[in-house]
Amino acid sequence: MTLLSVNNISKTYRKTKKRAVSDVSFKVNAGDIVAFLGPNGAGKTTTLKIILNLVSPDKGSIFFDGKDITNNNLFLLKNTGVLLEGSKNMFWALSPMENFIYWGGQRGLSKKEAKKRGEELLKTFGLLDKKYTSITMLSRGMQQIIGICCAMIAKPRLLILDEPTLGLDLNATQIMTNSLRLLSKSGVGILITTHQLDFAQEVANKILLINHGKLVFSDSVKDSLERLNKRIIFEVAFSRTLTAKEVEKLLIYCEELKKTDKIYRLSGREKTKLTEILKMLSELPVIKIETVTRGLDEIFKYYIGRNNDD
Ligand SMILES: Nc1ncnc2c1ncn2[C@@H]1O[C@H](COP(=O)(O)OP(=O)(O)OP(=O)(O)O)[C@@H](O)[C@H]1O
Repeated sequence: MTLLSVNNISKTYRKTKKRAVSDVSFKVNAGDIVAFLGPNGAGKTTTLKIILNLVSPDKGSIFFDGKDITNNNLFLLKNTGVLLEGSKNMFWALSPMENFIYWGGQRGLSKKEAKKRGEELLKTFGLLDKKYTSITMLSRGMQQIIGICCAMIAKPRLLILDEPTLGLDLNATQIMTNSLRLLSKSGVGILITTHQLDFAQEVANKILLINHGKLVFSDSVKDSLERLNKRIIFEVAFSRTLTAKEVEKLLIYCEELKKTDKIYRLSGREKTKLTEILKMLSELPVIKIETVTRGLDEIFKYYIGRNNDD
């Protein structure tokens, strides 16, 4: 069931005349975790702001549950949990519990309901002992998690998280991954922007890749990884530089993807059997061989042309 439908949205900021988003369309279904990826300035935040009616699109529409909500943030506020720009959606001098009571109240929860839900969330994230500690006294990662708890307080059907793992250590990121999975299993649709490709690959079932305001890639994570890893890829280290004849032999069975002196990254040619490759390698001075599994970073590099975070 489609929860959120973004239809052909475009936005040019008047001040800078910069086309931030250009004809972007995608859907978030109930239970989806969609990772929205792209380099700095690609148009992710602008897209989220258009969805949340904080910025008006020049063109296009936003549908929630089949209803046009392009100019209706009340409907969205009721059904959506949002965390924009890290952990700034809280009263910092107050404790997590006081924040939950306030933000739950804004979403129609009684004090009792907000406390109960808040406790459940703190337990999930392993932060129950911090329920009465002022937010300012918590670590950056903890503050980030409390921000997400505030966004989740009224059990929203759609959760929009801008960089949810910013400032989180490995353990907190893993807790976040597990919690988002649990939420998606209960039917919540989740849209996340992130620069952390390994987190995206681990948590999401769909990815969207945006560059210069345009959606350049959109697919299920499983299908794209299966396609990427269809052919066997491996890295072989040789004890010496290969002769031209040996390289020629190698390239009968394998395609060269990368080479650094005595190390070759190779992929088996189509229809070549693994046994043929192994036989050929057994006649060469191999000292190390490793299979390579390709991840979302390869898709990112292919479509964006450089690594993220630069
Ligand atoms: N309020 C604004 N006024 C003018 N230009 C803006 C405004 N907000 C964003 N932009 C420009 O629009 C483009 C898209 O920015 P946006 O913040 O949507 O990208 P982003 O993908 O979220 O980037 P980041 O990963 O750095 O957060 C950028 O060129 C940015 O400079």
